[in-house]
This record gives sequence, structure tokens and C-alpha cells, in this order.
Amino acid sequence: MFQLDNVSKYYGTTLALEGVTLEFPRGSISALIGSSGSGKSTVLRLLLGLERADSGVVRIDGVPLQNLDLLALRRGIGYVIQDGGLFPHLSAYDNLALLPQYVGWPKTRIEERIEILAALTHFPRDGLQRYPLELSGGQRQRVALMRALMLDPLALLLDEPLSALDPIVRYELQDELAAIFTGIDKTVVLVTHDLAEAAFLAPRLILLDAGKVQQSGDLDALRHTPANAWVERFVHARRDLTAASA
Ligand SMILES: Nc1ncnc2c1ncn2[C@@H]1O[C@H](COP(=O)(O)OP(=O)(O)OP(=O)(O)O)[C@@H](O)[C@H]1O
Repeated sequence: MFQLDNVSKYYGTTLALEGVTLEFPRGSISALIGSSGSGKSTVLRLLLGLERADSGVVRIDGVPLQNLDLLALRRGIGYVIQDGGLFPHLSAYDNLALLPQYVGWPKTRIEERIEILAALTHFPRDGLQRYPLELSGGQRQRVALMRALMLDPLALLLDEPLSALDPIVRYELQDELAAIFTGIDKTVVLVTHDLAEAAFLAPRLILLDAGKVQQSGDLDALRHTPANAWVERFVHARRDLTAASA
């Protein structure tokens, strides 16, 4: 569904992506992982047409992005960012209803869709009238996920959706995301720093460093046949509790 063909992207003089070629087939679930500043968010922003490639081509279903109606494209892609990106002056319900109202859905259809998504994300009904600041971080991310799914998009792009949450809520939401991903048949691209989270949620892992794809494959491939010394370091750069208490 999404294709980056030899894509490079600069911000001013900063090279964010260098000659990146990637494919995300329809219905696939992939995780982009890598160090801070490695270009992960830039990949998502290019797929949404929020940034333009300086060279190379981004294609959606084979069509170069510059030939597409970007507003229509974005309506077909759900996008969740780290802090949820909810409008603070609107209740959870109104955040969810905004886009469907804009595209002309009647009230009953909006209410039915919110009902389905609240059940899917285990969001409490009495939270719908609250403002984002009156919700917990986990509840806010549930609303952000619901909002991304409102128009039943073909794809879901998630940029560090769980990184601001405490470990217990994060663990719970990882389980819920896994259940949601298997039930919705959408192309999913998840950005995370966390290798365990990536491997739990996505069968295909893509490791980026310094704007380049270092390796892609499943966890076994990264662990047992790392493409280079950086991949090996990334995979092993975690401390277990035994070492911490020694
Ligand atoms: N709007 C911008 N203006 C200038 N430089 C930018 C901009 N956005 C990103 N960059 C730079 O481009 C590079 C890639 O950034 P990007 O946000 O894609 O990385 P990332 O892997 O998602 O990082 P993180 O994990 O920290 O979110 C970094 O060096 C970053 O500082």
C-alpha cells in the first residue's frame, strides 16, 4: 500500500532520511524502531504528505503522492501521535465527532461508531463528556486511537502512541493494541523506541539509524543474524532487573 523508493529528506541542512526504500503491503503490520532522530517520524510524515521528499518517490497504491488529493488521502489514514494530539477545548466525544461531522455523517451514525470504538478500546462511557485534561494518559490515548479509527481508515500510523504512559497502563494498552490490530485488517505502521513492544505488536521490524534502514525482518533475524554492529548493539542495549540489582 505504501512505498518509499530511494527517498531522501532534508530539514534545512539536516539529512533526516537517506536513500530509504521500503514497502508496507496492504494489511501488513510493521514497526519502525531506532534511536532518537533516526528518521522514524519522518517516514510517517512523508506517508501522510505532511512532508515532501527531496528526492525519490513516495507511492500510495502505486500512485506517486504528488498526484493524489492529500486531504482525501489523510482521511483514509488514521494517525496517532505520542501525546494524543486531542483538542483540549473539546470533550472526548466532540474530538471524536469532529471529522465525521465535517464529512457529513448524521448524528446517529457518529454515535453508533463511537459506541463500537469505545467497546473496542475499553474506553468508559462516562469519560466521553470529559475534556482531555480530565482523562488519564491511557484514556487520552484510547480517545486518540478511537479518533484515528472513526472513519474506518485503510491504514493506521502510530507515532510512539504509548511512550508517555506508565508501565502498567502501557502493558495493558499493548495487549489491547495487539487485539485491535488482528481484528481490523488494516495496514499498520507503528513507531516505537521499544524493541520488545515492537516485536510484540508487529511481525516485521524495521531498524533505522542515521536516516538509513539498517535491517528489516523479524525479531529472530535481528537477534541471530544482525546486519551490522549497530543492529547488534541496539538489540542488546537493555538492562535486565538481575543486572540492576547486582
Ligand atoms: N521540522 C524539523 N525541522 C528541522 N529538523 C527536523 C525537523 N523534524 C525532524 N528534524 C530532524 O530530522 C531528524 C529525524 O527526525 P525524526 O523526528 O524523523 O526522528 P525520529 O527517529 O522520529 O526521532 P524521535 O525518536 O526522537 O522522535 C532529526 O535529526 C531531527 O532533529
